[in-house]
Amino acid sequence: MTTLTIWDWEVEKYPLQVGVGVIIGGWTFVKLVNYFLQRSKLKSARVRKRAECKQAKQVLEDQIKQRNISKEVVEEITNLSLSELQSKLKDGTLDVLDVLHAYQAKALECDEKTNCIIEPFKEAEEWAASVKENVSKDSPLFGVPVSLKENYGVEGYDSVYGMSVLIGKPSHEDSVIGQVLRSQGAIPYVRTNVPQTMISWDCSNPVFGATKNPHDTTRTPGGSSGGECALLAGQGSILGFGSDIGGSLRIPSNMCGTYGFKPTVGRLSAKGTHGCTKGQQIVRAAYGPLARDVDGLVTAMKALLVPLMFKLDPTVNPLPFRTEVFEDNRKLKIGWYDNDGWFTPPPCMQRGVAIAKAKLEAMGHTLVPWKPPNATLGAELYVRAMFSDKCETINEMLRYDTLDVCFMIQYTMANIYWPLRRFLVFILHYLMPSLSTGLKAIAGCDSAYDFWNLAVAAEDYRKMVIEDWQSHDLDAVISPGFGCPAIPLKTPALATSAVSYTTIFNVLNFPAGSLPVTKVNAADTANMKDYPTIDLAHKTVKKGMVGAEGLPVNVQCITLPWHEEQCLRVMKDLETALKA
Ligand SMILES: CCCCCC/C=C\CCCCCCCC(=O)NCCO
Repeated sequence: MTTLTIWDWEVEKYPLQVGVGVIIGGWTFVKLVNYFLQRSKLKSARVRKRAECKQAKQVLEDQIKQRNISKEVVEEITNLSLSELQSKLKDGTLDVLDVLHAYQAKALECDEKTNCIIEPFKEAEEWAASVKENVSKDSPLFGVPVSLKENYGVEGYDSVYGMSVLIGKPSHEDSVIGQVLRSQGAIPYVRTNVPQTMISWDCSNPVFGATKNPHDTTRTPGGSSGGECALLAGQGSILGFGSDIGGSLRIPSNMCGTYGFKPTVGRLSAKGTHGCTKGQQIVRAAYGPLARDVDGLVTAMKALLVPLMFKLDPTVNPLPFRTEVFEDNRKLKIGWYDNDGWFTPPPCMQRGVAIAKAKLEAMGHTLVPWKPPNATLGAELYVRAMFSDKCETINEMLRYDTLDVCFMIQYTMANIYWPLRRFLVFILHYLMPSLSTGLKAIAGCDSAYDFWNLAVAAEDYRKMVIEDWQSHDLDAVISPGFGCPAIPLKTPALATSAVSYTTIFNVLNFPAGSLPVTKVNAADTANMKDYPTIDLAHKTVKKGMVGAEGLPVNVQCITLPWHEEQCLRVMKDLETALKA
């Protein structure tokens, strides 16, 4: 009888070791094969999806060529403001189909420059014809083309948000916002790009690539509604819709110089939208409009706050748009701050607030210094809530996927092995305190008990800030639009702490809007020499400010929950004063 040997082992002598070895080896082999098979399946899905979307754009491009619509007409139509467009559609000076065709052409032109569109809606022509036939010309959005962020469910279309595992899983119904928009005469015509997971303020993913800023294509358009804002800034959309759980309506508005509005959660419906944090109920996503002026935001809010939305989604607050509050001209007491004490914004952002303050004062409002107390706690609560599941939901979805650079830092920080995390938290506490706080918070919750305590802490924080706000008798607050203007592509993940300017109003669930007030100038960049470089985020912003002249700078206007109309009124006052 021959002896079976593995290397120089006689197998019969060590049956247990060999058995265990075979099992472990076999299991590892099966796991490895499965891993590579799954990865290659996802890679093929990405290639297929990209090709499908490219093909859909090509089909539209060919149709546009056949239509022979002149460049001048496209420019003439897409340069109209929303109110001008509405009146020309209403009085019949412009035809619904011509407007749609002009926006389709302009959108493809923007896409060429910034990669902001995922795909056009093939049904847009059909929807336009149905609007002409069935919707009254008096409807607020009669014939207005609208763009939708990719996470708005549309029957028959996938919402992928950069996660390959979601390819080929189309929505079975339209989002409620989409349904109400169409009932009001709007025509969805394109869907726009987002960052992988949408928990990032950059805008790239392994499925559709990176969207670029139209003001400087080497820079980020912001995220996560980055595709929307790049399209709006390039005049390829007149009205868009996005979502915001940490600033995604306001951050890209700040980077692209557009207008965004985040209502209180529950003022507009979330039904039929998608995202990977749906199970996390401490900080919830708000859905809202993006536009090229304040009137655009107001028109959208008015068009959506109607009985049909309250019927399709009875979970929203059935509060129609209060025009009397928006049009009220009582002088207001407005708080202002230009540094939240957690992240120092560069001088251009502080100058933006100073301009807004001076303009509002000149209109007769009273401006007083005020900032949300304990912004560090606000930032900590935000990160803990967002990663309270220890990143498991996202880990599961990304298991076999390619990780995009925009989410790499968050992913790595969330998945650090706990002894190393404890060690780093301890060391960084003395070297880079904000990074230490972030690293501790991103570990999430250890138990349901821990999660309940987090919910209580968030509630207490809201109570404390509201009491402080009320003790100052404030009607509204203005702040920097974000922690910095647009910085180079792929660098936002290194400067995540800059999100404290927007995330705090998600933790607080206050309505907040963003509007452009100025542009970075040479003095702003020269003043960067004294900018602190205390940690990676500040260093990244300092480096990113080189060559930033000409980029948009926004401010935020904020009010207490359910005071959307008052927030929009302050935005409108500021816009009027800036344009005067
Ligand atoms: C030192 C600080 C560590 C921070 C760790 C990073 C944690 C979170 C980054 C969040 C970025 C949020 C961007 C906006 C997300 C958003 O609003 N998405 C919309 C989804 O519908």
